[in-house]
Amino acid sequence: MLLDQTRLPAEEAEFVCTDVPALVRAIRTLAVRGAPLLGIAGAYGVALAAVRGDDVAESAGLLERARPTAVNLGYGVRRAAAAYREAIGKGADPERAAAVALAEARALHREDAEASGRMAGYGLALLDELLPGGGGHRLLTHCNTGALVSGGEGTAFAVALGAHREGRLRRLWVDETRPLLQGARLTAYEAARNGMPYSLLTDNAAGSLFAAGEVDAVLIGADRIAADGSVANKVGSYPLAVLAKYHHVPFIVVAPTTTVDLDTADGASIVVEQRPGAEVTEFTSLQVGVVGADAGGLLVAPVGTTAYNPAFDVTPPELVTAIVTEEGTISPVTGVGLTELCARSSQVTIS
Ligand SMILES: CSC[C@H]1O[C@H](OP(=O)(O)O)[C@H](O)[C@@H]1O
Repeated sequence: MLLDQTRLPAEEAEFVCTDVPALVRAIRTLAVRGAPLLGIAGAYGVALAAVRGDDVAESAGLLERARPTAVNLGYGVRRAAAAYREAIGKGADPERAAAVALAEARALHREDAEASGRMAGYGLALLDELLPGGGGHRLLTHCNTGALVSGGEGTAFAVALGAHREGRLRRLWVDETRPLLQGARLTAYEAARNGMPYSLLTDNAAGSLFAAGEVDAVLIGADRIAADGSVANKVGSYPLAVLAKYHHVPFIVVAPTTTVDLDTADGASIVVEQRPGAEVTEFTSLQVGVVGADAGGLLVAPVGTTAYNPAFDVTPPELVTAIVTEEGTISPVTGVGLTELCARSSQVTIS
């Protein structure tokens, strides 16, 4: 059972994926989205294929290719597929091997929930260090990084939620995050559900908030962190990093070690997903959660308008103040700390 995130916040619509092609469609349309959740869903997708008796290797390939940037997807898929192959190799029948793949998916789900709690703790400690003094923090976040993308309470959002619970959140500034409005539709939804003091802003209004001295720190998630500390995240993250640097505001990335990809050397090597221009030039089915089902196809620009629509951008390490993981926090200017953090991780290595 999955929650269709394209229908939020208008409705909490659940759906059942009965085969891998349906799950691939859900991932591609962002009904299921967010790096850690993509890894969890990918692992469950492999188990689904195994239970159905489908070709597990072929299904794993379809899932891995569903979206290219979030490294977690490939990790979750390969981890469950490796567990299945190992069980078969040890003589298990397909039914037993399917159960092993499902157990691996459940383990990843559980580990991500635990990682979310630990990241919140490390993130709050970092805010204490970087933002001394009382009065509460004014935190700006981009896209959506809460429970909707996680086995737990999320990544960057979980830090803001922790600050709120401790009475230390003065304001959560929520970027709407065009074109698919993950901030307006999903982060605002999660902040409201948690009773957090939040305000929505258009992405292009962020600069004036920094200029007014209204932002104490930026908290964002990540989809892939390269070995040099470059961070791929929702498009619009890089401009926030430049603004933060110019205004001497901490720019903090919060992500589990499953988002770190030491096999990708640097930001230039990260594949950035290019999405359909229609998501920019009109309201598509992916935004119905905010514009209503009958608005699909509502034009934002003249018919025939072409659009540039990268789903992510890449922030270089020199613009990142710190990367918070479940294994601790590093300043990636050196890039060295990531290898050490990943070495500490209980993350299963895939043979
Ligand atoms: C902490 S993972 C959430 C991450 O995923 C989002 O991308 P998408 O909505 O396209 O799946 C965005 O990059 C968030 O930072």
